Amino acid sequence: MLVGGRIPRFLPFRSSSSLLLLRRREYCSAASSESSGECDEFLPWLQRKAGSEISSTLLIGFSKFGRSLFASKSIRAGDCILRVPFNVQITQENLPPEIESHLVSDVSNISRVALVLLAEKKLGQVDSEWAPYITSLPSINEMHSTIFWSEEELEMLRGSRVYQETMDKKAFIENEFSSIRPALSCVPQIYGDCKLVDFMHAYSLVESRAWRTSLGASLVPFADYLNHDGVSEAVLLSDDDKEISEVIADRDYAACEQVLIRYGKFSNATLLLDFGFTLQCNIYDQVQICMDIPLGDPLYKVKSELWKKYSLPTVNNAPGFSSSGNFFTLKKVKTGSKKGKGIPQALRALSRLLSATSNEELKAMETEAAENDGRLGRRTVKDMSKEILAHHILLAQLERAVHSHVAAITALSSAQTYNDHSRFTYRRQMARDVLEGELCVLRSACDWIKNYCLRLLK
Ligand SMILES: C[S@@+](CC[C@H](N)C(=O)[O-])C[C@H]1O[C@@H](n2cnc3c(N)ncnc32)[C@H](O)[C@@H]1O
Repeated sequence: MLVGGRIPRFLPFRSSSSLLLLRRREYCSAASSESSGECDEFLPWLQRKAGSEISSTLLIGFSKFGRSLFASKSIRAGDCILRVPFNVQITQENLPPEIESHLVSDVSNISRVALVLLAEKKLGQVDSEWAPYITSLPSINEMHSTIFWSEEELEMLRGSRVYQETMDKKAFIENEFSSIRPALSCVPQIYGDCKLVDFMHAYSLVESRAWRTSLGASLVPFADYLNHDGVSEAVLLSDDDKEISEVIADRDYAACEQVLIRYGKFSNATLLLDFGFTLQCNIYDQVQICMDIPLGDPLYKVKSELWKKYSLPTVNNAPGFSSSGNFFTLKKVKTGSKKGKGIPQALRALSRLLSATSNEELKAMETEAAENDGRLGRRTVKDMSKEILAHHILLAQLERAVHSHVAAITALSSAQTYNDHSRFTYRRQMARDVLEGELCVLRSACDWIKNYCLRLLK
């Protein structure tokens, strides 16, 4: 069995925080008052198409997360709550054959599935065999990934790396569209006048709802109405032998309760960029900081060479994403933790390198690396004052990031709305969630370093 994953950037897979858990009565009213009409038709339609039962315990309704799945009766932990056969999943294999031969080979899997959605959308209600599914998908106005934010809205996130990641992703999608455009123009009968904005919409739909299966990115109708809870243990599983994707309940659910699964262990920055939402308390929050050897350092050249030679790449970039400089990902450091888990060892190593003031020191670091595991600056410096200096350099860098996050959060209150006020307020709250989550991580790292230095002095 393959554990499925959502497709986004860091390959998908959320929280029993108060934000997510509506009280039971709210679920019931949401489920019963709105699960009528189009929603009631959807599951029978999909079951007919699949030729098998998909779920006997879930029904479609609406919650504040949009379309949602609710328990139609009580569910026990370990019950299989849905089973969607591969034959009703949308993958690149559903791409119209007419376009396949015109596509350049390096078009991404997500783009290919986006092209399937665009072709089906163009076929419309009458001719598309997927019409009930396609028409249920959110419109571009209902999507909140930062790739759809205005410049003014994005400005709220300038203090976070998600700002640059948004720019990178927009550039990547634009580039994909440029590669695809010639192929689209060969089959105008299928795609009509498809614009970049249509492609971005389709791309983001796939990215926010497809799962990784052995068939590549797969849209799994019905299962993709499940919303995310970062602490849920339930994920979508795929069984290649039986050719089905299924979800096993990780806990008991009372009738009418919303059923949630975990998309992945995602930070708010990732949730916002790839899915268009955030959590108020996200245990997977992290922050990326950039630390470089200052150009004005008299030992700049030697330090740069040593760093290049003895360090490993610090951040893995997904295809289509680029970064320069040394980026490090920090996670929340537990108060009282001895080892400072959450602060990358490589970041502490770079700080030790930065604290060196002579060629002799650098030579000694290089010898130590060669005599041990080949990595530079991984050990506590024997000279305590040097070890403290190295950590003070790091602390200063983190405190700068703390100050810029505090300033960015303060500025949110005075941020101006230029158009749709409710959408702006929603997005501002999400920007706040990202920045506050990152601030919390940064503060935990600062506290740990201060305590570490105090311990050294004892
Ligand atoms: C796979 S779909 C789930 C079904 C979706 N609610 C719908 O209306 O189609 C993922 C989308 O649901 C929404 N979503 C899922 N979990 C959420 C959560 N915990 N909080 C807010 N929105 C959530 C986001 O819009 C996300 O992009």
